[in-house]
Amino acid sequence: MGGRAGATRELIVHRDAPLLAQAVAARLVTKLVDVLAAKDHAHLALTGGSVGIGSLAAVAELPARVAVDWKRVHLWWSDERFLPEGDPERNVTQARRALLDKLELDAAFVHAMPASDGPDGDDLEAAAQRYAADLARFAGPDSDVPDFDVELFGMGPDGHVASLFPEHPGVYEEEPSVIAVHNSPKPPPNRLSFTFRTIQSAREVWVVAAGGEKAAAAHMALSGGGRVQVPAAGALGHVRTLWLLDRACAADLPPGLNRPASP
Ligand SMILES: O=C1O[C@H](COP(=O)(O)O)[C@@H](O)[C@H](O)[C@H]1O
Repeated sequence: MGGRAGATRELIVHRDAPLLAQAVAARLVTKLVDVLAAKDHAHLALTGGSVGIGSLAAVAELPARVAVDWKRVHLWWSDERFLPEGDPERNVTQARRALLDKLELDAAFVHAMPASDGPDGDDLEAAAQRYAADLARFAGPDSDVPDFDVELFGMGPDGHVASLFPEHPGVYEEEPSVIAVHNSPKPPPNRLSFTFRTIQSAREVWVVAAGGEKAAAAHMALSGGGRVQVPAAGALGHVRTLWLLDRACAADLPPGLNRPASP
């Protein structure tokens, strides 16, 4: 499968959404064990959405999760719904309930995106700059963002990833690492999001999606669609890009791309 220079796009298809979430969870735990065996800290960017949160819930059920030294994992979010702290629609709230509250984490390494009642109030631009500054504090050499080991992305039926929506202004942003998203086509209207530049800085990008309503977007993204029309096409890691789908989401893909992995 094609990708930008240095990246390959691999596809693995699981039977259904619950099995997909379990497979993503197992893969994530193994990846973090490997990363932490090689260096002091891991940087992981989480996503919201059905499979994203479902995968975190599956990690919580996985006995092998205790093999990860979670205190050495930096958790970031690739997008957030700009709502008050604790709002059930916030990606971080859902992540806490699904998994984070059950882990021994270093609170200083849990980098939630600002809330609308946070230090910048409802100033979305200031919140984006605040998060960009937090990313920069942990940046790798020659970068303004951490050296992400993995960034996870759900995908919407319209092909959006993070809060980058088709033809929406965010897909044209290159300079900042994080942007304020106004008038999001999907509620809530105010959001924060990584830009493509920050997405593509990751070593590994994993796109996780399930359901027949996303089959057309998966087909477009994996068959040469452009990232302006189908932002998931721009979800590329510089070492590896992995698409983890269920059968319904992979239903429209050309047979050559489709590699079933689950019985
Ligand atoms: O709003 C969002 O949607 C996407 C996809 O969500 P899904 O429920 O269709 O899987 C998600 O990845 C993103 O983080 C979230 O803010």
